[in-house]
Amino acid sequence: MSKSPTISFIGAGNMASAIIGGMLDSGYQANDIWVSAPADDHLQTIRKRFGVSVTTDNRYCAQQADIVVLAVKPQVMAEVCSDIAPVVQNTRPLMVSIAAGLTVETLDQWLGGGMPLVRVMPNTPSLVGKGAAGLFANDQVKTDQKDAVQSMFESVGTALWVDDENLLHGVTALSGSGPAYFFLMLEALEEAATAAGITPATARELAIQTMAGAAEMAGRSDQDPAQLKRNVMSPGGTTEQAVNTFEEGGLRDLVKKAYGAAFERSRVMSREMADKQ
Ligand SMILES: NC(=O)C1=CN([C@@H]2O[C@H](COP(=O)(O)OP(=O)(O)OC[C@H]3O[C@@H](n4cnc5c(N)ncnc54)[C@H](O)[C@@H]3O)[C@@H](O)[C@H]2O)C=CC1
Ligand SMILES: O=C(O)[C@@H]1CCC=N1
Repeated sequence: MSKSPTISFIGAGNMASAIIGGMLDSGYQANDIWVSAPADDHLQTIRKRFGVSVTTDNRYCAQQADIVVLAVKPQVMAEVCSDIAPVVQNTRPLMVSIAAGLTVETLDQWLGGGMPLVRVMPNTPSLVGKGAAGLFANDQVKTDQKDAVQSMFESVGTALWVDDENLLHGVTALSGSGPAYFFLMLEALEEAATAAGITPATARELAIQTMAGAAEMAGRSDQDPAQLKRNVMSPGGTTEQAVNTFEEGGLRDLVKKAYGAAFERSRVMSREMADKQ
């Protein structure tokens, strides 16, 4: 793919918006991007916000593309794929799915077989260029296509390949769902600080800056998170009290349990969807 590829998104929701917003910020051109969805407010919102081309016709959208990104909910994916199958079997773009729990084998069957397919598990911070995505390619994908999809997801954050598709369950439970875990932590910290008399606005600003600062520091430091944590814990001080409270309350087990629940849901979705047709 020497010229900049035309990229069509089928689906105009949270994740498509996050990826498109990040891509445009990093230099992709709006006139290389098409988006389709049913005639609803999502489509018009995305057109006004990003200046991309939109259509309610999935087949027409797919037909424009070198890369088709399937960005609909897993539950409607079978219908969407069988609708665009005759078009993509003819034009043979690279197909990219961002859906949780849908294997390349299932998607390929729905698309009529023999398609080059990349499965990506991205996350919503792509919108601010801080996404984290895991990628897996099937055997039909050529090196230049792999490079094109890697560039696309690197333009919105970190993009790492896995060589076993099953590992994407673990990526989904880590970075796909992960932003929600940290938003939950922000909510809880804000609630606690507000109850202690700090204004909600101040509590939010301090909590967000603390989370962003800790993440940045963990990324740059050669010390591991356990040591960085110890560096904050003065003996006999305040942090020790809080950290001990988290440990005694079983935070680690709870995190394992929550991670496991997301992981298992991804596996169940794969099995259910494989049985669908
Ligand atoms: N939200 C997230 O944090 C993440 C979502 N994903 C995956 O991304 C996919 C999309 O998720 P969201 O953007 O959150 O969902 P969403 O509900 O925000 O967006 C879905 C979009 O699909 C459109 N749509 C519905 N039926 C359609 C059809 N027949 N043809 C074309 N478009 C249709 C809707 O109008 C909407 O614009 C899912 O498969 C999900 O597993 C993956 C990683 C993270
Ligand atoms: O909750 C979900 O199923 C999707 C996949 C990862 C994040 N959101």
